[in-house]
Amino acid sequence: MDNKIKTDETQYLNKTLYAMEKSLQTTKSSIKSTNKSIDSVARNWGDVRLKTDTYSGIVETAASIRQQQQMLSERENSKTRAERRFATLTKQIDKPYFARIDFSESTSQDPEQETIYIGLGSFSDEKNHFLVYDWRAPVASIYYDGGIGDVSYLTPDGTQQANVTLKRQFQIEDGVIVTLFDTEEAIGDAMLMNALSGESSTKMKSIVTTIQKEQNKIIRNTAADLLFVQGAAGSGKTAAVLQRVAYLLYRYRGKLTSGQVVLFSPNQLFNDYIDNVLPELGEQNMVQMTFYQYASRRLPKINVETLQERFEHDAKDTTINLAKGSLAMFEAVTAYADHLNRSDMKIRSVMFRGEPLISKERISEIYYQYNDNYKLGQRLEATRDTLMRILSSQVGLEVRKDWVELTIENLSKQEYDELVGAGKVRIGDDQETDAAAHTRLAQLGEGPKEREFASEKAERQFLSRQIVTQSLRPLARQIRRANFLNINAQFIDFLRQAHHYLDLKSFNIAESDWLAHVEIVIASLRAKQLSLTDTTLYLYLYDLMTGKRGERDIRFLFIDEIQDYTPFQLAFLKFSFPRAKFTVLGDLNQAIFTKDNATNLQVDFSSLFDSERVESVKLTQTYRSTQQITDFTKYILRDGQDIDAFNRDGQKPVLYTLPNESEMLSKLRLQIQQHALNQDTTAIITKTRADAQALAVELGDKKVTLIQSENQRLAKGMIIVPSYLAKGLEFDAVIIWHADNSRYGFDSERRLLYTVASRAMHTLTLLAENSGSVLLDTVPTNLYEVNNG
Ligand SMILES: Nc1ncnc2c1ncn2[C@@H]1O[C@H](COP(=O)(O)OP(=O)(O)OP(=O)(O)O)[C@@H](O)[C@H]1O
Repeated sequence: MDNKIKTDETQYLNKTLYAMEKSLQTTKSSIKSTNKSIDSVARNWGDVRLKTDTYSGIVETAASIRQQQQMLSERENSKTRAERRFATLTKQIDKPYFARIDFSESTSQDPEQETIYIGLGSFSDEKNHFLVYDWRAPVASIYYDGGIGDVSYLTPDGTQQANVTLKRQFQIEDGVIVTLFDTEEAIGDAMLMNALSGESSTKMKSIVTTIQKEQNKIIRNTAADLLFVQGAAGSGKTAAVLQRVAYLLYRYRGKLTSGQVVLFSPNQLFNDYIDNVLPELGEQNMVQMTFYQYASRRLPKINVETLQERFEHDAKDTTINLAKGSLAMFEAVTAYADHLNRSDMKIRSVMFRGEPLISKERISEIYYQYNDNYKLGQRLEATRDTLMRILSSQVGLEVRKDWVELTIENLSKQEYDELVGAGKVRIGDDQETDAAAHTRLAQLGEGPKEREFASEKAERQFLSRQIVTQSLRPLARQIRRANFLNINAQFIDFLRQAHHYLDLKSFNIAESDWLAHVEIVIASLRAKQLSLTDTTLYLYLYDLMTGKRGERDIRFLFIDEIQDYTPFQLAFLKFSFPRAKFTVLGDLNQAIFTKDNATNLQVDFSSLFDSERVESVKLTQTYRSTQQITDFTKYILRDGQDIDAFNRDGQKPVLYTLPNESEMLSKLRLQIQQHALNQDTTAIITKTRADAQALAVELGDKKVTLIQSENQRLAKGMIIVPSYLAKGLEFDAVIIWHADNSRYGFDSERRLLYTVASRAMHTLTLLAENSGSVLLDTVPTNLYEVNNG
């Protein structure tokens, strides 16, 4: 590189660093001074005089307390802002930027050359000159999108043209330029190679400096209501989508918070794995959960099928599962719920002291007294109101009953005190209620207060009303929560009626088989167990019955590993987040739960959106694995031809065929030693949890962590993990345990084997008993080594 260029760039860097350092100092002192003024406001609390003798005194006291509170919260806010700025600047100052582009806006007559530097966040000096632009600024798109020459980029005002004359990339470490080079491509291969040959860790990293053109499309798309990202294993779907979250938070800053963005991830381990990316980009994490968590937290009394159960048991009843997970079933539930507007809503009596206080017949009458225009939600609302009125009118009737008299006779002193409201003024840590409490305290003084009654009759009247109101309170809560709707009975009724709403024949299911299956589901519901498929159906029916309108505050919803969802689940999510734009990522080749049924998913899900607002991006280039590993894994698939390996060199995968498990174990030990020497993160992937547990015992190596539940943390170093928990993760080295017919012997396990093998970045080893899996027959033999000793 030309010395002059290096000198000029060093100068620019130093100028930027100087300005940043200055700004850092200013921010530091502004944090200090806000801290001081917060202290002084806090001290002034002591000067607030409590004037409580007169009404105007109380008002004055309250006003002055409020003023103090306001001052305090303003200062706290500016302190938080300054602290955030300080944190960002501290991070920026190590690597202020990673790229530069020179361009002109080619439409103008006499184009003026502009130079911008691109970094993790923008930075401007005291005169408001931008020394660094945020990578998410519209103009920065040029850097990711094309090479030298004419390019266009999207701004909020429309498409803008530009002519790029220079693209320069930097590697800056601790404020010094380590390398810099000019490139004509979108992102130079050298930089990408550098990023990819690094070692994996238990945390995913951001790809901000090397985002590829196709990924940039995903990141900056704001038009689509449904953005479909289909891509091979390791093609950077997850990486791109996390950048997209950061982009959206920037693009809609002030209007969108991270709490309005939800990511559905395949399992909890994965949440742990991607946890650092957004904070690394200077943003807060979005809400992350698994579908299991989303569904099961709504049904605390039911054991919803776990990931492991789903993986290991769901294979049975596949035709029935297919029907239950279909869009046709979603529509069947919708139609069934609609008919509840006219009849058949299952209702329970509101019970009081073991007797129906409001009978189910009476509630049903109320429920269906409203005219046909009422929807289920409105019907419920109106019924609730009427029931609440009935409940309050019940107080007058109940007070005269014997049980009330008896309760009064048996009241202890403490119960009596509680009923008449004697007690102390309580001061907690809520400033606003405390202010009121202080005022009360000044008026009442400390200590318990006895309530005076004019007569014994008045006392009895008071007590009996209190007792009745208190006893009816749980009923009011039940009514508010719509407990009088019998969801379990309704769910069972739906299952028994489903064949009237769904064409079972189109799924090749005989009515008798369906009804037999329904009885199994009912028995398991009684035992408080539900599969994830049934849980979703149950929740959807419940939401329709209660007129739930979904979480309207959520604006962006991301679903990773969409191939493991049923169309029903996706439709349910669409229903549950009606105002969200969806970005869904998937690789049909990694459908390990839904298998062949995943194939129609894209069509099914798209049908729920306006077709004009559905976009799809396909990523075929893979980044995770070496060329040798990608070439090997893609042939495990029947149609993996259009997966392009990134040209990164490594060893061919090795298949060890060994005569028995004890030989396999010895080989495994050797492999472990080797990877430990290289300090590789290594996963020994078994098919099932039972295999993982057994292997951990046989191996008896304390340095190898057994991951058997998604709630564990991802351990550093070496792990044993069952296949379904390794989804979405990556490791320097992967060892597949029992890569033979005993575990991967059927065509239906092809995708599973592909998913597992594609977790490897640098080294892939397969250990097989006797001979390798029949599924490897599709892989050309020159793509891997076979070793039998
Ligand atoms: N543009 C890029 N620059 C640098 N690294 C990248 C880029 N895109 C992807 N990667 C890296 O490639 C690896 C695979 O990416 P990622 O996990 O996002 O793929 P994926 O498509 O979600 O894979 P899978 O479907 O197997 O879970 C990660 O280590 C990621 O950091």
